[in-house]
Amino acid sequence: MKYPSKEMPYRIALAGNPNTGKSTLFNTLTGLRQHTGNWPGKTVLCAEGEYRFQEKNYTVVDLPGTYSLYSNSADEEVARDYILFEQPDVTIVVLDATSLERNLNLALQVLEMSDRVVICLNMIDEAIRKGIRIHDQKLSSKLGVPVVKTSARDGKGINELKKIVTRVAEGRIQTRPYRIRYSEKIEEKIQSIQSQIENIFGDQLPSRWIALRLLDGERSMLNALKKRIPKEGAPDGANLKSPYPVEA
Ligand SMILES: Nc1nc2c(ncn2[C@@H]2O[C@H](COP(=O)(O)OP(=O)(O)OP(=O)(O)O)[C@@H](O)[C@H]2O)c(=O)[nH]1
Ligand SMILES: [Mg+2]
Repeated sequence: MKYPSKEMPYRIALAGNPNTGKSTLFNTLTGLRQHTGNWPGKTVLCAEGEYRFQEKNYTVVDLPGTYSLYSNSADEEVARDYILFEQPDVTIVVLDATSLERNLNLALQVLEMSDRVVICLNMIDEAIRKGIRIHDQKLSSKLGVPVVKTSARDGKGINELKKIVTRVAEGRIQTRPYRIRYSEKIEEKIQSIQSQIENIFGDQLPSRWIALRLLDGERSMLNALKKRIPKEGAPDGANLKSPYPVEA
């Protein structure tokens, strides 16, 4: 698609558990034909497409479906690295409205990683059919980000989703993402690692999320960071260490 104006498009990422309708939503938004089907793990690479809405351009990235962003697999690392290092203007977390409890786990992780998040309660048609009622406003105020109900397969709620995404991208909706608070002892550790990360990377990266991953001994997180240490102004960079020994 050629952009009629010279302005940069907003970058939107679609994250979520496998089989929640991310690629269906991607196709609905962009008019492309990403592979969809009723089994998990179809999307393995990030597909990219575009749409235009209210005079603005958007690039959409369809991330692989994952249950977490803890880099247990290549898929999780792809999704994690995109949200963490590419820093999309908005991350849409696509949830299966019929299995919220399981799906919210990933949503909480994305909320730790970014301020600009929109929750998309997809498959709302299925939820209604099963008699599941979701108080979207209550969920929104608990999570601190907008919640939109959609049925991507038949295009319901898509316009509303686009409107909300626009407002978050433009900073017209101020979010207050829910962040889990840990015990005093752990919070102190988080603080101390956070300040080391900020010394090296400034405010470029979500230091709290990274501190939590390092506290968990996540070697892949450490390696991903080491690769991105800025050459100048980071004398301590090479000494970036996990606070605990990590298994090889
Ligand atoms: N009932 C209903 N089915 C949907 C909806 N959105 C998607 N689906 C169906 O759900 C199945 C999974 O959709 P996909 O778009 O492939 O899901 P995905 O999240 O991209 O899956 P992975 O790439 O494997 O992570 C397909 O059979 C879709 O037709 C919806 O809103 N309602
Ligand atoms: Mg997919």
